[in-house]
Amino acid sequence: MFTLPHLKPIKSYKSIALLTSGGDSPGMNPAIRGVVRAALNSGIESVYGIQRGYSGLITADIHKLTSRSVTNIIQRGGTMLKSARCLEFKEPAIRAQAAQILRDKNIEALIVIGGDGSMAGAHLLTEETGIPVIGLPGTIDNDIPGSDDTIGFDTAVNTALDAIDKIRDTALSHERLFLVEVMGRNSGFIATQVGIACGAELVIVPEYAFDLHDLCVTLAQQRASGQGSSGIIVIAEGKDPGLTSRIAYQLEELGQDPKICILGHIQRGGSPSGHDRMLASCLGASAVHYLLAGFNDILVGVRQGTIVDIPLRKVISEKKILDRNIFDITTLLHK
Ligand SMILES: Nc1ncnc2c1ncn2[C@@H]1O[C@H](COP(=O)(O)OP(=O)(O)OP(=O)(O)O)[C@@H](O)[C@H]1O
Ligand SMILES: O=P(O)(O)OC[C@H]1O[C@](O)(CO)[C@@H](O)[C@@H]1O
Ligand SMILES: [Mg+2]
Repeated sequence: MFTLPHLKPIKSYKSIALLTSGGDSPGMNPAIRGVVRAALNSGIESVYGIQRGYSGLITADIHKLTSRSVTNIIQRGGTMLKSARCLEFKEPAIRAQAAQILRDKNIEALIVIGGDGSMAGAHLLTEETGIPVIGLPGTIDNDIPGSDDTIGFDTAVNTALDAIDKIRDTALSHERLFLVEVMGRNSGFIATQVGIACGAELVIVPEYAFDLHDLCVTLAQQRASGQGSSGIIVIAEGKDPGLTSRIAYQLEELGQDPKICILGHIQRGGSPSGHDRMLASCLGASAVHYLLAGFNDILVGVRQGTIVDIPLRKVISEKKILDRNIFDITTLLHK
């Protein structure tokens, strides 16, 4: 359960829009539902859905949503508004064009549901054009500074765990070592949580450096001495697309026969967990409450169970730290 702030409405908006941007995440749909229903039930006359993130904004692919439009989506993965990575939005002239499209349609404010990159776009849009913007953390990566949690993280972790529990069965039967790659190009939150929760022998994340050769020698020695009949190594994909294959290759050189399993986009799909539906619904409704309370240029996130506002400038200028003590639990518990 979350604690919601008491916010006094001091502003009135006739018309707002929302979009989902970056990698989709399970829970974006309940967040859309939360925003649309909270807005329409709080006196905002019109809510528009923008298709395909910032791509649909700059091509004016914008359609009115009603309370009925968001019926029966709370349990669905993906995003009914579709999502995209729109590189043109990094250009100030394109953002100015986007703002003009919103003004032409009398849309007075924008709610952006997405990851850290999407928040950078949202911040620049409001800073440069004055269009009020509220951000919601919608990413499986859980890498938004200032927010303990993001919409989709819990579901993605559980999806990976479901897969790894199955891999563990066959790993045990055949006394094999598996290298399981999970998502997280820049951050190891998924890998760390999944690694701890599946009882992984080792977790590799972009935040903490390791020596590839030493690591493989230790693993091979452990297995040669009979320690661990099966093994699960959880690896965050990181920036280097070949990392998992390189670890496998080194292990093969040392006489091991590791199997690779890349979970990939499976982690982005599926029905949102109860936790993510609750988080998304509360954040969606709260985004509207913050807007009506006169806030702008903020991300509405969650800290220690309380819904909070974080300036977008802070969100985009900091990096969320993966706590070393939590990461070290992975090695502490596997023996
Ligand atoms: N610096 C920036 N300036 C303007 N717009 C940006 C910037 N960075 C990202 N965006 C916009 O946000 C979109 C999504 O960003 P990005 O691809 O980083 O994903 P994200 O929102 O971080 O989500 P995830 O990491 O979960 O996939 C980009 O395609 C672009 O449209
Ligand atoms: O294949 P895509 O859509 O670029 O997504 C990959 C990236 O998106 C994320 O899954 C987050 O949505 C990252 O972990 C990953 O690096
Ligand atoms: Mg991101």
